[in-house]
Order: sequence, then structure tokens, then C-alpha cells
Amino acid sequence: MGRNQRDPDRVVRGPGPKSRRQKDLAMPKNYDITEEQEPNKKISSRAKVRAKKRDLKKQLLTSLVEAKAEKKEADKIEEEDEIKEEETLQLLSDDDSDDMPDDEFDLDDDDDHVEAEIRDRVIGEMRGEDHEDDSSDDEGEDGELPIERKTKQVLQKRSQLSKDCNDNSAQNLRSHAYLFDKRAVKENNIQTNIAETETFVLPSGQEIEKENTLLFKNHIHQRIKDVVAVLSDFGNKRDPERTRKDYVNVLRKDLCTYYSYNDFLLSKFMDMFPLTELIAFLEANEVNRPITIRTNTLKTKRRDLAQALISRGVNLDPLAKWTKVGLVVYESPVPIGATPEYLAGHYMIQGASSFVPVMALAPQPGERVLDMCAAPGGKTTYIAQLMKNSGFIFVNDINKARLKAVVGNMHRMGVSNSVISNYDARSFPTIMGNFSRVLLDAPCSGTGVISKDPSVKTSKDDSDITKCSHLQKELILAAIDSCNAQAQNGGYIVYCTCSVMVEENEEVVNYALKKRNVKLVQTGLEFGVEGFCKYRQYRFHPSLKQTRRFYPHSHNMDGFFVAKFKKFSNKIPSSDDVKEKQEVKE
Ligand SMILES: C[S@@+](CC[C@H](N)C(=O)[O-])C[C@H]1O[C@@H](n2cnc3c(N)ncnc32)[C@H](O)[C@@H]1O
Repeated sequence: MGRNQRDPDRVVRGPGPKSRRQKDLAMPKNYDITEEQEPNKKISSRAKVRAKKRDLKKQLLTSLVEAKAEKKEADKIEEEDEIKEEETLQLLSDDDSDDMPDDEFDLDDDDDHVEAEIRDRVIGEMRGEDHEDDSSDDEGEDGELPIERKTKQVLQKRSQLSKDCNDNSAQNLRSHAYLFDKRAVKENNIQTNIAETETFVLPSGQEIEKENTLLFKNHIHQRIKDVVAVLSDFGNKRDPERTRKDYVNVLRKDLCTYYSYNDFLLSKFMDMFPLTELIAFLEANEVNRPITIRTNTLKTKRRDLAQALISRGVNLDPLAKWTKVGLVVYESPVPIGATPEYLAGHYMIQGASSFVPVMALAPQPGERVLDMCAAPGGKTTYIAQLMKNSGFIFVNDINKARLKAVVGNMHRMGVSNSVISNYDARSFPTIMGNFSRVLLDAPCSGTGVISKDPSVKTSKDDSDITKCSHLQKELILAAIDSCNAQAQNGGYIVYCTCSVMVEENEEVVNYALKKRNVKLVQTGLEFGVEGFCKYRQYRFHPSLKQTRRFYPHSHNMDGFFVAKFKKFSNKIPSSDDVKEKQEVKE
């Protein structure tokens, strides 16, 4: 049975002691028992405690009422401030009541609770009732009654509130700080609201890296432009504290970063080109060269080929004035390496720069020609068509695997005047000679074909260039020695590389001029820039200006070098002769 459940069988005898004590007091109005009011009346200590309690409770109630009124006023001021602020900022219209820190103005709950408690106690006291909690009137260690402690707490809160309310500037500051806090929260809300309605896709590490790289690259690019501008007008634009070398060092590093070159290769290019040309060269290396094809005149004419391809939807044009066989392909709905015309050998896909050395060689029908480093045979097939498939072409390469491609190309293009061999060309003069013309398309560093093979940007160093140069010097002597100076209309050697390095080009040619009885002649090409006669520490024979350089930025073709020699004697100069030759030249 529950504690409050009455026993139905119990005989009720009358009101118990508790109900008697709860009887309403018949008290005169304004009745208050205090020592001051009745100083002579003797009262018990218990009655004194009760009187003290009543007094405190009364004070407390008054304080609470006042505190509430003050708080209401503070709320009102704050509300007004906030409305003004809201109107000015015109930010959000949502309710921010939850944004207010809990401990800022939260007296209400606490006060209501204490107030209710006190009210109960006062009524209880007035009824002569002891409250369960303080029936023993426990005093604290410092002699304080629990009710006194509570009263103190409420009074403290109240005094704090009054202080805040009275201190206008403090209040303003506080409400402003609070409003700013709220505005920050609201602004955050603007952003997070988007996140609430849309799914925010977190970028992957790769995407972030890409974005950072892009930002970083843009920054570097701007600095490159700025430094180039300073170096172009150094007297006016320089920082007097900095030397030209300082600027050049920064530029070199930035160019390496921006275009992804190693320091070695970029320094080489910096030595070779004036600044504006350097940037144009580097930019051109970032772009693919146009697709060009060469008509195989052994099988068709350029006009017929162009017609056939146009009818397949290929968009093309004649390549340039300097060639009667070249076409440039802008776009094609079919793979240009798989058309029926291609498979029938009507054309070769070949960079414009590859036309040039063969044009310089100018092989004639019926001649005996050597292509020393021929694989995969692009230039060989051009030689064959210029020779009208007559005479002989000895097609050599050290790489057996690459020779398979040569065989395939010869068959497809209908070349029937060739013999394929697989020798180290350095030994070729000991195998056979007496060639009217020799083409040496030498293995090289590939620094002219960076757009085709960007790995060159970082894979080459000084030793690679030196090694190439060394091999090229050996090969060029072998090429000259394979050629017959007495051949009718012949005795020509063309040396070419797809490198722009001076060490692989002018230096090799200059070496050959010293070592053999050859001289440089005009290439017969209408374009291209002259080779270097003077370059940094190098001083080359003045005839080097007859060699030709081709650049991606100036000729829209791969970087290339071409030199044409005429052999005037089959005698190989002795070392004494070479010394003598050198002295005469110097
Ligand atoms: C630039 S590629 C020739 C490209 C060819 N002329 C063409 O137009 O298709 C250089 C060639 O030289 C060959 N080579 C390298 N060292 C050689 C050597 N010592 N003797 C003969 N060929 C060599 C390579 O195998 C390579 O095929």
C-alpha cells in the first residue's frame, strides 16, 4: 500500500497533531514578531531563529522581485540593441535565442526555483510548519543557515546583474561583443547552411595537390614575367641592391619549376637563347607539333593523295612553300596511320624537320647512297623516292629490332632499291665504301624533340651530352670515310641531329672539318637559322654559318640541326696533317 493511501478500515478519531498545527493563524494585519517591535517581550531562542528566518525571507523576496524587474529591463535594452544591429547588418532572420551563452542571463530558472522554495517555506513558517530539509535548522560550519546561504547566493547574482545593468558602457561593450559573436555564428551559418542543403564533396588529396600546384604555378609564372621585365630594362627597373646574376639565378630556378626542367638543361638553354626567345622556345616545347605527312611519289601525287584524304573527311593543307610533297593534317575523322591510303604506302607520317636533311642530301637517281643510322626508315623512304627507286640505298642501323620497322616501311612504301644491314656504323668504312652520298642521322640527346618526349627535360645531364658528342664524332668520321670524294656529282655527307646542343652539332662538325678533307657547303634550304661560329668558350670555323638550325618556336617544327659537307679528297689526313690544318685555320 502506498504511503498516502488511507486504510479504509481505520477509525478516524479527529484531526491529528499535524492537522492541528496546520490550522490557519488568526493574525492581525502587519503583525511581525521582532525584538524591535516588542523589545520587552521575552521570546524563546527558537522563536528568535524563526523571526530571523522570516526577516531574511522577506528581504529575499523583495530582492528577487527587484532583480527580476532589472533583468527584464536589461533584456529589453539588449533586444532593442539587437534589433538595431539586425536592421543594419540585414543578415539573417532566424532565431538566435539558442546562440546566447547559457550562463549569461539565465537567472530565471534558478530564481524561480529559489523563489518558489522560499514562498513555500514562508507559508509553512507562517503556518508554524517545519520544512523537512531544515527541520533541525542545520547551521553551516560558519554558523549560516541553509536559507541564509541561498539568500546570499541570490543577492550576489542580483548585485552582479545590477552592476551590469548600471554600468552602461560595460553593458554596451558586452552586448556588442555578444552581437559580434552572434554575427560570426550567423555568418558561419550562411556557409554551413549551404553544406546542409548540398553535399559538400571533400576534394581528394590529389585534387588539392593539383589546385595547389596550379596556384603555385600561377605565382611562379608572374614572377618569371616580372624578372624578365626587369632584366629587359635592367638600368631602370632593377633593385640597386641586387645584381643581374641574382635576377638570372631566380629566373633560372623559376623556369625549372614552371616548365619542369632540370637545372642542367635549363642552364644550357639559357646560354643558347636571348631571354624572350628562351621563353618562346620553352613554351613551344609544351605544344605538340602539327601532324605532317609526306607524299610517297613512288606511288601517288600530292594532289591525288590530298583529294583521297579530303574525301574521307580529313582536313589538310599543303605543308609549306619549301616542300612539294608535304601536307599538314589539322583534323581527321579516321586515324591518320590507318587509312587505306596509308596502308597502301601513299604517304609517310613524318615531322617536317625530317624532310630537311634529305632535301639537303639531294640524292640523285642511280646513285649509291648510305643511310648509316636509318631505323625506322622515315628518311630512307624519302631518299628512295628522290632516287626514283633507282641506284642503291644501303640502309644500316645498329639496332636489329628497329630494323624490322625499316623492312615494314620499305615494303609498304614500295622501296625496291635498298639493302638493309645491321652494323655498328663506326666500322662501316671497313665493310664497304665508295658511296656518292651519306646520310648520318646521328643518335643524340633529343633536346630538339621535347614536345614528343618530355622525359628529356629531366633525364639529361652533362655526361649524356658528352657521351653523345663523342659517339657522334666517331660516326661522322666513319660517314666521311665511307664516302667517295671522286663520285660523279657526289662526295656529299649530310650530318643531322634532333638536338639543339652545340656540343652535338657545331662542335662535331668543327671536329670533322679538322680531321678530314671536307668542307661545309650550302644546304640548299631556304629557311632555318645559321649555326654558331662563336659560342661561349667555343670558336668554330667561319663556314659553320652554312649549317642550319631549326627551332620549334621559330619554324613550328622539331628542333633540328643540318650540316652538308663536300668531301674533296679521299686521303685521310695524318695526325701531323691535322696539326698543320689546325695551325693554318688559326
Ligand atoms: C635518330 S635515329 C635515326 C632515325 C632515322 N634516320 C629515321 O629517319 O627514321 C638514330 C638511330 O641510330 C641508331 N644507332 C645508334 N648508334 C649506332 C651505331 N653505332 N651504328 C649504327 N646505328 C646506330 C639507333 O639505333 C637509331 O635507330
